[in-house]
Amino acid sequence: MKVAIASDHGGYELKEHIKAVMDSMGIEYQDLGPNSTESVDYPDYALPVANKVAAQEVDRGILVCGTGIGMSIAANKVKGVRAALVHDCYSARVTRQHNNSNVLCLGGRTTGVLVAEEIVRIWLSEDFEGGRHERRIQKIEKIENSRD
Ligand SMILES: O=C(CO)[C@H](O)[C@H](O)[C@H](O)COP(=O)(O)O
Repeated sequence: MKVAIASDHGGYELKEHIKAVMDSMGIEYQDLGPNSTESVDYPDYALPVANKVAAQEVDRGILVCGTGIGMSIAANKVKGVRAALVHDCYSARVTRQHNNSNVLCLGGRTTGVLVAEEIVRIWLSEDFEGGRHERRIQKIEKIENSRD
């Protein structure tokens, strides 16, 4: 599995922890920045990750800002992206099983490091269940396609 990861300044430190988790899991990733805690604008980092996921250049994306909210709003503007803002392990599991989410958004100022690390491990390991959930995702895609 290939992952693209990025943050803003509010998510930078958690991004570094998440990279260590992916190293320990043997997961290949591209860090699309930033490289410091200098203030930046989250849409500038959400878009490259979302585009790579939508273009299937990577399998998944992970985005971290202060709350994860700005990143999730921005990433979900890109067709084909299903970005999930997650704060707990149950949601991490279900958003893979039910939503087939392809981008995980986390808050560096709202979610503790240990919980975030567990969320990432679960989210990267769980599979989509298909079945009735496939029908619902097709309905989301229909909404996207109606706006071309
Ligand atoms: O988009 C956000 C809010 O939903 C993120 O938390 C940002 O990281 C935050 O807005 C950045 O705020 P700052 O005051 O510029 O550090």
